[in-house]
Amino acid sequence: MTPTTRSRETAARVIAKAETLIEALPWLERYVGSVIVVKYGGNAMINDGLKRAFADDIVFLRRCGLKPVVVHGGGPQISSMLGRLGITSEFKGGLRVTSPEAMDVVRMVLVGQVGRELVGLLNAHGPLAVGLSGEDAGLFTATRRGVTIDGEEHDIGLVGEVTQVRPETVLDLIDAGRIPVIATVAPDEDGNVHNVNADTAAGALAVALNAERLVVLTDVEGLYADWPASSEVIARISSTELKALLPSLEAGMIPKMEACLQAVQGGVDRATIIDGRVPHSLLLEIFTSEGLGTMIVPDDDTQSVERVETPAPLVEPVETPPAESAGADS
Ligand SMILES: Nc1ncnc2c1ncn2[C@@H]1O[C@H](COP(=O)(O)OP(=O)(O)O)[C@@H](O)[C@H]1O
Ligand SMILES: CC(=O)N[C@@H](CCC(=O)OP(=O)(O)O)C(=O)O
Repeated sequence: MTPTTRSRETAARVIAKAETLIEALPWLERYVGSVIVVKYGGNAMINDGLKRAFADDIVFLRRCGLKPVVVHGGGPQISSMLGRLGITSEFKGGLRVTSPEAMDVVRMVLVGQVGRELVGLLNAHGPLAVGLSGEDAGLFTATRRGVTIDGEEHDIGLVGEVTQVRPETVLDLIDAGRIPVIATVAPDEDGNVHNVNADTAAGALAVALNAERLVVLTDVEGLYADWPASSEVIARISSTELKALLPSLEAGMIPKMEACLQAVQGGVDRATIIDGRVPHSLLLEIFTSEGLGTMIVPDDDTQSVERVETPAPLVEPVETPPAESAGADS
């Protein structure tokens, strides 16, 4: 057998990885055993590589002893299927106007297509993920809602808000070591199935599960201070500051921010919007000190991010090898 060699540069690169790994320690200690609700928006499901990276991150969290719960969207996928069927999509206040005909498509795409695909990607790692919808074991009860635009109330069809959560099934799955993957269609009290925005459902579920974190993956870097004029991202905002900002928000950001507000006001420590187009953005958000995106914190936030200290560097910087020996190391 021919011996293989390793250059000092290669060794230095490998050793530097220890810094990244050890940076995760305080976060692991903080979140081990915690429920983390992760909302995966349809706009962030851009390609197979990104979807696989998302599934890897979720399994990584689970294998580290955290308890991730996935709530998925699928807005673009629903619009695409509606288009193929010749049904036009209309949104009001960031919510899809949902006719009974469109509702069948919403249910089919969310439960039968997007949910199934995510379950499959997660289960490539082992028998971990179980898909369910708001209809299963009474998980969500919805109440029909409209939207108010410029002071005027609009009917948007079979669209619901979550008015009751029965989290027992999700908790059972978590206790069994599984990863629940939830599609957000939900019956009202009479059993009529409604279309619930996935952000709205994720916020309600995070509160009901007493989750530590709500993390929302979307297709922008975070909440832009002055969208669409500028791409300056708000890094951190309190619930009162966000409340004041809500009337100025547009499109899909409205239900997203309402959900984050609901979560934080309902006892979730922090809600974060992150860029799902960045591979492994979820891992960066949970396990590193810097974080990306926009973090919504309670007004009386006492858990400053900075409070969790990164341990001292594990390794001393490696000296640059003398030129003549570079590449000849073994
Ligand atoms: N202030 C804002 N900051 C960032 N994005 C905004 C803002 N206001 C509206 N948006 C829009 O909200 C979209 C995200 O919501 P949405 O399309 O529903 O995504 P998802 O499928 O991830 O739920 C962004 O792509 C952007 O077009
Ligand atoms: C009422 C309402 O708007 N429901 C959404 C449900 C899917 C969703 O929320 O998907 P994203 O997270 O990808 O936007 C819809 O029909 O598009």
